[in-house]
Amino acid sequence: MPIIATQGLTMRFPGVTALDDLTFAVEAGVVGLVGANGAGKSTLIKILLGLVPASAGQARVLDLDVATQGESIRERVGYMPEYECLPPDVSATEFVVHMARMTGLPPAAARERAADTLRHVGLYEERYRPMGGYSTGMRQRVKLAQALVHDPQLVFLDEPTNGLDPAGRDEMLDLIRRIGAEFGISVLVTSHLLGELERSCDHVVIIDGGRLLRSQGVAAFTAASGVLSVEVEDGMDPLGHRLAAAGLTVRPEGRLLLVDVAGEHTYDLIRDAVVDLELCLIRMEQRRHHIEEVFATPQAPQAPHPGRPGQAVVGEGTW
Ligand SMILES: Nc1ncnc2c1ncn2[C@@H]1O[C@H](COP(=O)(O)OP(=O)(O)OP(=O)(O)O)[C@@H](O)[C@H]1O
Repeated sequence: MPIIATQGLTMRFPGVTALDDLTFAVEAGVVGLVGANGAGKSTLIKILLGLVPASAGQARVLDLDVATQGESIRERVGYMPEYECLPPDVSATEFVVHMARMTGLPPAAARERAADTLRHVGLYEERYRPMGGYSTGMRQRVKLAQALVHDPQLVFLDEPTNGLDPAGRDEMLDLIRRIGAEFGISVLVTSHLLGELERSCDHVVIIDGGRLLRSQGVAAFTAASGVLSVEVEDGMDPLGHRLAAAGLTVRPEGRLLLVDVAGEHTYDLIRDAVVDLELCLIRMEQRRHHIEEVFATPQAPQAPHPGRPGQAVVGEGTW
């Protein structure tokens, strides 16, 4: 059963169509919803929570109808909003306990759940301090904790990495992965950065101007590219010449040699050349595509591409 399914979902505001005939279905797991600012992500989340009615079309969340069963959906789904909503003079514990009480938990259970959840998001030590003194990363974690405190089946996380520095982003993405893998809670996480969802999501839904661009498993985006990257300690040039002489297509990229895989024998040719030239092999690995390439090459996303978009392929020449 899909956790989320929409059919022809459309949302019109005066002068703007925020969602345009959107149809997709996703299974349980960690799902990324990606689109530029204004693509319609927050509008979709509000409709899926049953908070605002769509102009046309249908949607089901956990097999419940958003138009008529919004309350049941909100009992089972946690929501981390995009914008700051935390009272500065209240501690994380007080706030998360309060949110747990609002979901109907009795006081003792609410305190216990709040403590557990704050520990899971990494905020145990600081939980009694007023939130006004928290960093952006800590405030994002409190917002995440309040979304998880009633033990939902599914959480909607709206731009959880917004405002975080690179280390904070990495920590938040790891936490999102753990929510899915360790706690068994499905996740719909939005971002305007396609690349950052690659490592934390099982599936991504890409929207643009309220229309569906793609809905696909991440593994399909990041399929092997048919290119091997080879690194040796010294002797990149002789190895390149040797492999080219053996009929392989080889090009340099920084300290790496990129070799097109022409069949199983490609691996043998590289191994034998490394041994014959008495080189020290540091690594030899299959290159994978990155999901950003969907936007870099929208018409031909499957085409092999040796480098990441925006990352120059050094030395286009071959031997
Ligand atoms: N209540 C509203 N009234 C009028 N227009 C709205 C309303 N809510 C959203 N919009 C418009 O709908 C479009 C989609 O907005 P939405 O907030 O869903 O995008 P988003 O992908 O979440 O972007 P962001 O991350 O910047 O919030 C935008 O053009 C926005 O201006």
